Amino acid sequence: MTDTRRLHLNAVIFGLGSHEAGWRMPESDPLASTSLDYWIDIALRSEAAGFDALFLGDVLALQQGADRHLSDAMDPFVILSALAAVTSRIGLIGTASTSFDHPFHLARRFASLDHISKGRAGWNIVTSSNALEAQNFGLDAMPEHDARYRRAADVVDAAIALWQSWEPDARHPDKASGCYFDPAKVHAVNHRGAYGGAAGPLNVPRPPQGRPILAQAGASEAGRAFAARYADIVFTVQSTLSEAQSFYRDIKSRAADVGRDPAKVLIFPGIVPIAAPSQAEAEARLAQMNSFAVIEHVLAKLSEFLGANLSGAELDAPLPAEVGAGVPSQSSQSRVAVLVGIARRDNLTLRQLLLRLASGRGHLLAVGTGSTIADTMQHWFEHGAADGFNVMAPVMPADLQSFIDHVLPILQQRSLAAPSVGTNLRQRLGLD
Ligand SMILES: Cc1cc2nc3c(=O)[nH]c(=O)nc-3n(C[C@H](O)[C@H](O)[C@H](O)COP(=O)(O)O)c2cc1C
Repeated sequence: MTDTRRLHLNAVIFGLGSHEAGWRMPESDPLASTSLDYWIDIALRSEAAGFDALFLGDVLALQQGADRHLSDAMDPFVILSALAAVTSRIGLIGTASTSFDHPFHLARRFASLDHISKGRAGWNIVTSSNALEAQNFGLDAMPEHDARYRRAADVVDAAIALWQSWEPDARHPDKASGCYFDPAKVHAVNHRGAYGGAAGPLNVPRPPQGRPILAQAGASEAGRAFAARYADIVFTVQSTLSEAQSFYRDIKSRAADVGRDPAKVLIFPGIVPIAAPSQAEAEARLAQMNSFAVIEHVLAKLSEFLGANLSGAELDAPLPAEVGAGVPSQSSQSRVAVLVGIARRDNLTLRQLLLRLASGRGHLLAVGTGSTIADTMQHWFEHGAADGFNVMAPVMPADLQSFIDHVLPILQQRSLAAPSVGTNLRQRLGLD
């Protein structure tokens, strides 16, 4: 059977890129992330290249060791609203946490972004996992892992009800009679969930997409159940084909189990591309980035991720055997499994694992020429591991541009990445 699917691509942006030390590269402007020009430049490059969407991550705290690592982050809504004004086609997906915001605020902001962008908004739904975030909202620690997901379901149910509170044709302003909308087509919501309520209706008319695109990245049991129920696109950290295939199958079958069409739940593994005219040049670029990583800082981050104190561990020996045996239940369960899995599978020393974390946070690291990277993407796409990729350039904008120059033309030649069609993001992703 001919595969008529199109490989979808999002450009993911965390700060100046996904490499921990990217801000120290000779070409980087370490202060760029608070400059609107930086965001506009990336948005215009991505849109011109044909990416489906920009995806902005977000964490609601200055992270541990922030004096050694760029972790400041402006509000994605503000950035995406500004980008809506200078772009016309690319999707605008922003991260917002269900743990610290009211569903009315969330529904209203995403509906507003969807209107001003003419149907290009997406919400990366996160539950947050970092105690520093909890402390910024008056809590001592994050609520328990599965309770966060229960709250997320409640918040998203309320947001969906609020988006639907206006029927699509409710507004028929009649200047002659003075009737602005048909009151029979704007409804109360009366959402009364365990975690909060909203009477409704929303004070923003039905968003152009009906419902902004919902993205999600949890991979624990609770996270997968949530994704199967709500997500249009699922971001995932996968570093091997077989694990990616098993995740893909699992989410698609869970979607079918809850009565959804599995083809309408798109799976996007993250890929960290370092593309160059030759393999040697790509590897040299990775080595250069890694040479800027501050090992003690990355060690502290890994300890935090794994819930294990690694400060005294031997850097040039394998990861201590006991690490990862008992996955800390309150943190990002999937990330722990991925990182420990990479270390054990590739027989990495602790130092090598630290550099893997610094360079790609455990995502698929693709270092090579345009054709070798395109081969990997095509293989994953055609072998049940991916419907698209979250392209996480390690250093912005240089590695995004290298991906555009070296990898994209090959994907296009192979008819894998073609310009998307449709009037809004949902249609362009084939989800309508
Ligand atoms: C590609 C990707 C991007 C993510 N971006 C964010 C983010 O921007 N902010 C955030 O708080 N969490 C982010 N997460 C974390 C997830 O939202 C989720 O909390 C995490 O994967 C743990 O879920 P789990 O415990 O169900 O595995 C991201 C995860 C992945 C895989």
